Amino acid sequence: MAVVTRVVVCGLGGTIAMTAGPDGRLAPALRAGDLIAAVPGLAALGLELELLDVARVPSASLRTADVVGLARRIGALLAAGADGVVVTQGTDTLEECAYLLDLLHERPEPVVVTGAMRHPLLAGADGPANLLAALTVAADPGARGRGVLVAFADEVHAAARVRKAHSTSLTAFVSATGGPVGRLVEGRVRYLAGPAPRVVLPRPAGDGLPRVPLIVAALGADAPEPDLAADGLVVAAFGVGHLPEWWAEPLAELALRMPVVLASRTLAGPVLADTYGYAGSERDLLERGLIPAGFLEPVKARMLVLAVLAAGGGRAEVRDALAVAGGPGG
Ligand SMILES: NC(=O)C[C@H](N)C(=O)O
Repeated sequence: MAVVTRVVVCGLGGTIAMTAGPDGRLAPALRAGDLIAAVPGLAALGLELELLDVARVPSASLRTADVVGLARRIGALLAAGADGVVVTQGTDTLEECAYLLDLLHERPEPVVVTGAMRHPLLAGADGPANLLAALTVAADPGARGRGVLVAFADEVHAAARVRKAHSTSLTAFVSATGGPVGRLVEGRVRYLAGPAPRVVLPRPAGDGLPRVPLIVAALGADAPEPDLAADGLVVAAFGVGHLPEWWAEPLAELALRMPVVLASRTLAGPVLADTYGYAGSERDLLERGLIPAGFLEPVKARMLVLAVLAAGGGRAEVRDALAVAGGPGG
């Protein structure tokens, strides 16, 4: 008897789901069923599909609580027997959503996130091809145990590394560290790298999530005001982890109260610990208690801090998690 692969498609909205309303304005109103109906060649995959309309919003308006809620639903769907899940969403915050889902995904079944750069009314809309690619990956036994993946423009990326690197290109998604982990070639998935070490955390039970602001260093900028209501902080610093010298003391004071993570605003390469010693250098900041993000990009470090704190962890657990997630292969 042929084995049927059951894949659930969860629609969140985004450009892939855009359609024109009565006033002619585009809004992400298409349902998961509409997206599936637009995919040529789907029948050849022989999948049993379940369709879930989770939200129909631009991804800029998704909240972390929405993503945590989706992670809970995905856990339940997989526990109930689904073989894989595809999430369709807007691309603007796709890298953060995919990584938060990855941090909260403890099972081996594939979860694959995709979207589109050209909406369905344009010539050469990429949504159907991206969705077909995502379904192909979700049904592929080789995708098991790799955590959450992103399928886009016939490339497969690890959620921990992928980033939207262009505002309009069809190939907007890149993995600066390590490159894509796979490619779709003539409808099959070819993997270029094995599964990397991942951090997996318990799914938060309630809706009240920790507050973790992200601040980006800029030439001559004032030191950040201490935000006493925050639970943690991520700083996107210059280069390998440098900040204006007048930021060092205020951040050191904050680091006594909450995890303060030092990431790089270059979005590629690591935060290093050992080069220079001047006030505001990475070495100085780490000696003052900031925690290095390694290769993990600022927006993803923020998701990690949020998930660690939501799981009841503190500075030590953030440090331990970043030692794994911030590694070159992590
Ligand atoms: N390409 C996109 O999906 C952008 C879109 N506006 C979003 O929801 O993120």
